[in-house]
Amino acid sequence: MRKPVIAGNWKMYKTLTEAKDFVEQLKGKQVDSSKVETIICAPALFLEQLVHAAKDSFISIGAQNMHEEKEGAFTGEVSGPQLKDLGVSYVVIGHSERRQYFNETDDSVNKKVKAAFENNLTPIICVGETLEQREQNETETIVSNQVMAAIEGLTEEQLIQSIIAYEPIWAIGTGKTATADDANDVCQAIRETVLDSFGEEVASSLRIQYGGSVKPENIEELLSKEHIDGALVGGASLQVDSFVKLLEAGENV
Ligand SMILES: O=C(CO)COP(=O)(O)O
Repeated sequence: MRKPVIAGNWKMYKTLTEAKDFVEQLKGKQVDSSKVETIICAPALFLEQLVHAAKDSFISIGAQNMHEEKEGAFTGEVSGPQLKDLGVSYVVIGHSERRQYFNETDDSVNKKVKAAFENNLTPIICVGETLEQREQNETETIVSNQVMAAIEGLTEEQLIQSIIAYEPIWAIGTGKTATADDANDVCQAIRETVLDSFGEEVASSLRIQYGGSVKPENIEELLSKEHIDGALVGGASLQVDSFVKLLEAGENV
């Protein structure tokens, strides 16, 4: 069975003081890491201190982006070796906000995914369609193409380790969630895409999260679906109480 993975994506929220306080409070909660994997993807500024705060706990720390080059004259960017050196374990790659506001493309996403593996970072690879694409019934084609582009050139072992997050853009931060059945259908299409190219073992091991207005009220139904193995959560990951409820739902799958 695939272990559920619940990841908070804090985006550009929280100060360092608030972030450390959150991790200290969360550490005090009883969460069974054999049943659910817990990740917090925080602003790059806080990663070092959060890795330290989360040491020897059930919490893993992730970044929200990285540059594909290992070093160079890229003002304001953060590299894989820099993240790895801080003790970061995960990195979100290709979030729709980065595709939309920072010109990330399928090609740059693929380069970043490969750079993540070169630095022993596990990528959380984000894909998802716009409302217009959904209304034109293009969702599965768009999402499958994004997945194929992102994972091009990966080994089977790398893909098994990867996490894919299906986040319909129209559901992010809007309060609109895809129905659990719709989300499951797209996650199934992603798994079938992987099956066609990489075979049964990889496809059945790959963990696929849903993201987009996930909250304590809807997570149980989402996680009850066959192809949804966790959630990538924005708003509801910012408060300890609601995040813990999401983790509890993960433990109880
Ligand atoms: O973008 C998201 C997580 O990466 C989803 O954000 P919300 O949970 O706030 O809709």
